[in-house]
Amino acid sequence: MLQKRWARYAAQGRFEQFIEFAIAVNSLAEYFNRLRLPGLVRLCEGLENAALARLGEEGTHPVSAQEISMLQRQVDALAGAVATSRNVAAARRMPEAVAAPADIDWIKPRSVWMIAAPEKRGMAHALTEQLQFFGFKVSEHGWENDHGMVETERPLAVLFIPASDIATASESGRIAGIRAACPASQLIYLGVESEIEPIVALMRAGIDITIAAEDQPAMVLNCILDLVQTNEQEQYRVLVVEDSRVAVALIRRTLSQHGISTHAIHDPGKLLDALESYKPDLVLMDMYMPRFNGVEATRVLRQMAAYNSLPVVYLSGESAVGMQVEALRLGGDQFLMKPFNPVLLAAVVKTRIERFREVRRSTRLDGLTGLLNHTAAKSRLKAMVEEAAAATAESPLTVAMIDIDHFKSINDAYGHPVGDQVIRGLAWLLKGRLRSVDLIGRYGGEEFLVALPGVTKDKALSAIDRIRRDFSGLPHMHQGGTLHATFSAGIASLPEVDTAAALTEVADGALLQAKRLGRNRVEVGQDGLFPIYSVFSE
Ligand SMILES: Nc1nc2c(ncn2[C@@H]2O[C@H](COP(=O)(O)OP(=O)(O)OP(=O)(O)O)[C@@H](O)[C@H]2O)c(=O)[nH]1
Repeated sequence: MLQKRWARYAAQGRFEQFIEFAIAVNSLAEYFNRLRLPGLVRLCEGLENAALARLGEEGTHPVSAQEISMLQRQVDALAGAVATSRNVAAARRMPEAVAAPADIDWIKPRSVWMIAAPEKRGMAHALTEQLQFFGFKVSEHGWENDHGMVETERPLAVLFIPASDIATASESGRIAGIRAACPASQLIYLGVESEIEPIVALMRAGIDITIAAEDQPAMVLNCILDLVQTNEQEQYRVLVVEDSRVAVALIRRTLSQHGISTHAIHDPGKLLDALESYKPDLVLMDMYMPRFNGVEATRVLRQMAAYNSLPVVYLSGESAVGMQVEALRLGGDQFLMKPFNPVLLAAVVKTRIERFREVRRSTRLDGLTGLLNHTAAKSRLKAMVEEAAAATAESPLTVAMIDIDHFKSINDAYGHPVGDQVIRGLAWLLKGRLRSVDLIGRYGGEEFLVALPGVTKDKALSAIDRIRRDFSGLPHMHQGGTLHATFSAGIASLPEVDTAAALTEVADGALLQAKRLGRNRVEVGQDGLFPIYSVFSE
């Protein structure tokens, strides 16, 4: 798709074709971002910046022959990087090197290269053991050049473990060589000081993530497990408040080209109803409308708790700077002039929404594990129960409450940081073993809530029991070696238990029963049977 759009522009040189090309580069960058392929994102962004710098306006196209050949080189470099990074099996199905995002069937490798200094071999082995436990194929290498490596399949991630905190010139050269050979892999550097200069130098060499000495090795596992989860996102939603039907049509067309969903209202009096029913991530607000203007409507939103941080972008022909400043002071986030530049409009909308979602996300996630926190997990479970109830065919849903055994003694014997690592280990094991549609939340200190839509009680029992067995074999590192922990779990299912509150209560009762029966086991609860056990205590 991208190559086709570029070829069309290179042959005919029309401004709209250049915009289409810039949009295709941007959506490819987003696609790689969702797949967490940072090297490819960087190449796309380089090409996108080069394209935007030459966007200009209608009269400046076609751009010069020199600029065309410069862009052509970047398009070719991107196509080459995509071709070398793609899984071989997928490549056979895909004749075109840079295809439309929807056509790319990307199969992520699960291999990791570990490049460790000889004095850090001990740490490298311990990390290898943990990564292998989570199903990764790890190959250990030294810092010296190893030409055989690039012949093998490109890895998901490369871990660099240097002898000291500061990278030498030859180490930087080695990093740059691997960056060039593996554009889609995540390059992680362990053991850097938390100072900006060495981190900038490593990033220039091609490192994506640096991990401070005191954070490893727990963070390494976290980074790599996050990589295999694709970042599936809900479509962005924009509410357009605009009385001109022509302007609405133009805005909707531009945003839909970027995969953004829109809903338009022509009367600002309907704003609150539209916000309630459509739940947008951003409002595009016209300044002048009948009855009251956009600034007044925004002021109303800003004094309502539910909408006080919702991004509002004004779109108006108002060119007086004083008026624009006043509009921003009264609650707007940004001001765009009409007629709008479609590339700028889409970029503003997307970046505002990304930040808004990031902030919203951070209030819903637990800091230690990255899982949903108690409140978010409860509300997600409620929504899942409602979805299951609304489904036409009867749809099962099983809930599990999981609690680490004798956790207090782990803390007492090895200290809180090791206890934290055990909690994270279980979180990652759950993330690695369950599906992306499943709910995994940290319900309390060492207690987790899991909900498996479409899964019957029996199937859930065997899945959770398998995770229980795996968890008991997971080594957790501490100063003097490794320790093993276990968990107990209780499960309850729809339709026997029919509300979110009852599901957690019954699963909790079954969990208590599992603890009473000796721990390191999974028990099934039934409505009306297990709450009785909640009166027992050890
Ligand atoms: N390290 C660490 N400890 C925590 C965290 N949250 C809670 N805890 C500790 O977890 C322990 C939970 O202990 P208890 O509820 O008594 O139960 P237990 O020792 O796990 O025993 P059983 O559940 O009966 O098997 C308490 O000592 C809490 O201080 C956390 O985020 N990190």
